[in-house]
Amino acid sequence: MNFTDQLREENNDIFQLIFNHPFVQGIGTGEISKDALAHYIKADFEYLNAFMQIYGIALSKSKKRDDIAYFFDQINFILNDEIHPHHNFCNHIGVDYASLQGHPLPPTADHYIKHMMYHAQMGTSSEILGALLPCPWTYLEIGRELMEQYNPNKDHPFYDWISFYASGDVDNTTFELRKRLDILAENAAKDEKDLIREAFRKSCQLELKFWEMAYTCESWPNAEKVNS
Ligand SMILES: Cc1ncc(C[n+]2csc(CCO)c2C)c(N)n1
Repeated sequence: MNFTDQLREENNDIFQLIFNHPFVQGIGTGEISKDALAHYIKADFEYLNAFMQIYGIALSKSKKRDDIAYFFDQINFILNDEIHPHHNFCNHIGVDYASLQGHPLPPTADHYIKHMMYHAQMGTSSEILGALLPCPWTYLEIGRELMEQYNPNKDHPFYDWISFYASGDVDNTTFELRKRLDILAENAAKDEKDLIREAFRKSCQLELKFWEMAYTCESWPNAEKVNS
């Protein structure tokens, strides 16, 4: 069994919690509140900005032309393609995409971004990949699970979202990240593998918490809220 297969197996508990989360199931049934969808897009727009910056850090640390091209293509993919699922949510709630951009990050999204930034700045190349991989991998599997469970047709309100993530593009992104991490892991010592394991699991946990953050419209505490 290769290293990323082991990671997937060790984190199956979190993957299952993600598939069963009420926000994710709400995408499948088509019943999810407008507030939760708007909260998700606000946080995810900023999350994707940070994700591109982290790919930029990974690119700057790459020596091989092939790796540079991969990170460059992924930044392009986020800029030009990852907006489609956001448009699907915006159209459904009848809100202009621009009005959901530039908002401060709620605590969980803030934590997730800083977790990835930490590994990008402080860790080895394989640690960065370990922290990034749950992002495409959990979404690819969510897309596939929802396709299988709900078999949506074009009339389903989230048909575009579900088919986007179940698509070959996200499969390819995941496959390429896994391939790179598996190669690096072959020569990694146990201590380094443990750090990758930790970074990967925490990103899976933060993926789960990101759904919960959107579902509960999580926000930072302040005196007004505490006293009300
Ligand atoms: C919280 C959060 N996690 C994952 C994704 C999905 N996603 C983000 S970037 C990317 C491509 C990676 O190269 C994918 C599949 C998301 N939108 N929001």
